[in-house]
Amino acid sequence: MAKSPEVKLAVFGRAGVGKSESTYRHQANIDDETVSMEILDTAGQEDVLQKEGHMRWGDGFILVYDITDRGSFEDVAPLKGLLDEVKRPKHVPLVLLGNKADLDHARQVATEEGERLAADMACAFYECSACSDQVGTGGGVAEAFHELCREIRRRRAVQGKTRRRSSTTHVKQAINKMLTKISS
Ligand SMILES: Nc1nc2c(ncn2[C@@H]2O[C@H](COP(=O)(O)OP(=O)(O)OP(=O)(O)O)[C@@H](O)[C@H]2O)c(=O)[nH]1
Repeated sequence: MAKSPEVKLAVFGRAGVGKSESTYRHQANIDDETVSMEILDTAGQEDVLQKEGHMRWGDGFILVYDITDRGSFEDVAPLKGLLDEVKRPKHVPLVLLGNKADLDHARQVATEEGERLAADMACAFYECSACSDQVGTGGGVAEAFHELCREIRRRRAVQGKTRRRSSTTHVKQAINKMLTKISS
């Protein structure tokens, strides 16, 4: 049986935004393929060195804020900045998640602000409620994880093609060199 692809996902965000609640599923069927996710729920309080280590580890990232906590939203851009410093090339697979959408009466961050930030970071955006998403129904949180896995898969496919193309190029160059030597 084919080994299911594995992706390493790290979830970042200020303490209390609901990261733990967001990390309930470890294996999922995405577009008819079973994907194993190793999900790292980072602690909101970790220092820069720990964050950098976790950023180097991950294939894809979920940046979570709490729609009722503006400060947690303001933490997102610096996190993305750190990701850009740590990961080369830049623009890693990323999803922005506005959690606690069930608490609309206490909202401090408008949906449009989340959409705008996601557009700036060139990533997908979801508002959801980790608490009220029912496990197994594929609510907003699950959809965010799935989209991140799809993005990782798309990029792996492109990287695979690039690698194949470049090795073909190397073979062609070697043959050309040999032919040049023979004819000279
Ligand atoms: N109303 C509501 N509460 C939520 C939601 N998600 C999480 N919570 C609550 O928010 C609190 C913090 O959630 P955690 O998942 O522990 O937060 P965290 O981001 O993992 O926090 P750290 O581990 O300290 O970084 C808990 O009391 C959760 O029950 C949500 O979608 N809606």
